[in-house]
Amino acid sequence: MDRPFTFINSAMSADGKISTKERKQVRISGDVDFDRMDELRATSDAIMVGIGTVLADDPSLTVKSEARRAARKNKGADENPVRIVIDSKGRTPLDADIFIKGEGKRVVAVSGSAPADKVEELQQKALVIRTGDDQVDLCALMKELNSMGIKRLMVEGGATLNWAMLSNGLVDEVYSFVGNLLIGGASAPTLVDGSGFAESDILSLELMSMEKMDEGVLLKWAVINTG
Ligand SMILES: NC(=O)c1ccc[n+]([C@@H]2O[C@H](COP(=O)([O-])OP(=O)(O)OC[C@H]3O[C@@H](n4cnc5c(N)ncnc54)[C@H](O)[C@@H]3O)[C@@H](O)[C@H]2O)c1
Ligand SMILES: Nc1nc(=O)c(N)c(NC[C@H](O)[C@H](O)[C@H](O)COP(=O)(O)O)[nH]1
Repeated sequence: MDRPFTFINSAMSADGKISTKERKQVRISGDVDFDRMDELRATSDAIMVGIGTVLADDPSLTVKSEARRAARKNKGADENPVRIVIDSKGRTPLDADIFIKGEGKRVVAVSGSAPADKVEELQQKALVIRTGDDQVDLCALMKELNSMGIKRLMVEGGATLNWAMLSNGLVDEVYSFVGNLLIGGASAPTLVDGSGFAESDILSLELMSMEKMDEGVLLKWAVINTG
């Protein structure tokens, strides 16, 4: 396989929403699930999010546990995994938390449609990888990440990036915490948005495990027939 082993980790409401219709973040996970997510971050080579998530949530994507950061350091790695933003048009704010908080490498993946002056500014903060004309070419990007030594990649959403990764056959497993709340709203982001699969292309999953966690349930799925 010339791409990293890749999993999506997400938290959704009982009706499948990952935030409100205003794209406002909701606390879906309990403490146990957040700690599990931290462990996943600490054991990944890189974490990837879409620009929509950066603009909506301004996440830092750092490992929160000091002990886990120290364990990474002991193994000769940076305290935090490589933080990657999928940002076709180079819209990542230069003061985003992803740049300000925590040590470690950052990658901003842009396309040919990103303005040259913004790309230059982003290059002061991150390694900028350019693929695709109008949108990031995720398949080409994954090959490049693999050749950089990224073998285990965590995708933390949002809805559009999840769709783009899944529909390009780039995801091996999906971990979904289902919380005890209903968010509603036809336009609220779900675990997988985008344009949706044609009936003949719908992805099949194999249930790997289910576990009661906090006030919800953690479902782990393997994606069948990834590329
Ligand atoms: N509950 C959770 O686990 C969780 C996790 C992450 C985000 N979220 C929520 O998700 C929402 C953001 O999701 P979203 O769908 O708006 O944005 P997103 O984070 O999925 O980013 C999507 C953007 O990525 C860009 N992009 C670049 N190249 C692309 C490509 N090849 N294919 C597709 N997109 C490409 C596009 O500009 C697109 O608009 C926020 O409300 C956030 O709070 C929830
Ligand atoms: N696992 C999870 N459970 C939730 O209940 C929730 N709202 C998110 N939302 C994901 C979102 O992208 C967050 O913004 C980052 O998880 C924040 O990451 P930081 O703390 O800034 O490192 N994720």
